[in-house]
Amino acid sequence: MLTAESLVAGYGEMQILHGVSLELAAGEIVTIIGPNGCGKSTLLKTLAGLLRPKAGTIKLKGIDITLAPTRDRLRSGLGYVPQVRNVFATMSVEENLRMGLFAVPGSVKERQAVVREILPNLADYWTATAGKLSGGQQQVVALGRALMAGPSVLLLDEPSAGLSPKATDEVFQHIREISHRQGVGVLLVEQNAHKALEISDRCYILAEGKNQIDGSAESIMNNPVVGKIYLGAHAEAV
Ligand SMILES: Nc1ncnc2c1ncn2[C@@H]1O[C@H](COP(=O)(O)OP(=O)(O)OP(=O)(O)O)[C@@H](O)[C@H]1O
Repeated sequence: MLTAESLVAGYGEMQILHGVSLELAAGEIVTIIGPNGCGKSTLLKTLAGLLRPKAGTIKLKGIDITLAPTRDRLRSGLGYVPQVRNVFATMSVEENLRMGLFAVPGSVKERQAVVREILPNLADYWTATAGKLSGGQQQVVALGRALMAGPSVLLLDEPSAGLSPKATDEVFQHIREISHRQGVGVLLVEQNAHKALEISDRCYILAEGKNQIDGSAESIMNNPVVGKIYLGAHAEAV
C-alpha cells in the first residue's frame, strides 16, 4: 500500500533521515518507535508531503508520490494527523469534519454519516466547540476529520500524547477498528511504545535517522534487549 525507500530528508542543511525504508500493507498497523529526536515525526512529515526528501522514493499503491503535493497525496488516499494543532479549536466538531473534505470531492453529509458510524462517540459532542473538548475527544475528532477523505493509509503522529491511560485505550481501540474493519493501513508514531505494540502488527525501530530493527510487534515485545532499550520502564512487563 505504502512504501518508502532510502528516504533522506531534513531541515535546510540539517539532515535528519539518513536513508529510512519501510512498508505498510492494507489493514495493517505498523508502529515506529525510537529515541527522542531520532526523526520519527520528520519521517511522517516527509511521507505526508510537508517535507521534500533529498533522496529516496515514496510509493502509494505502486504510484510514485515522492514529489507530489500534499493535496494530491490526500486525493490518492494518504491521510495525516499531526501531533499538535490537529483540530480547528474554534470550530464545532461538525465543521471540523467538514474541513476534512476540503481537498477531496465528495458529499459532506454522506461522508459524515460514514465517519459517525466508524466513530459513534462523535455523536455525543457533534455540535460542541472542538477546542473545549477533552484531549481524548479532540483526538477522536482529528481521526474523524482524517477519515472524511476516505483514506487507505493513515499517518498518526503520537495520537496518545497528553492523554490519560483510559483515553489512550479508547483512541487505540478506534485505531484498531479503523485499520482492521475498514482495511486502512495505519502508520503510528508513538512514545507509548508498549501500548502501541499491543495493537500493532509490525514495528520499525529508528535510531539516529536510520532503520535499526524491525519485525513483528510480538517479536519486538519479546526481545529482551529491545525491551530494555526501547520500551523503557515497561520492559519488565514484556
Ligand atoms: N521544523 C524544524 N526545523 C528544524 N529542526 C527540526 C524541526 N523539526 C524537528 N527538528 C529537529 O529534527 C530532529 C528530529 O526531530 P523529530 O521531531 O523528527 O524527532 P522525533 O523522533 O519525532 O522526536 P520525539 O520523539 O521527541 O517527538 C530533532 O533534532 C529536532 O530538533
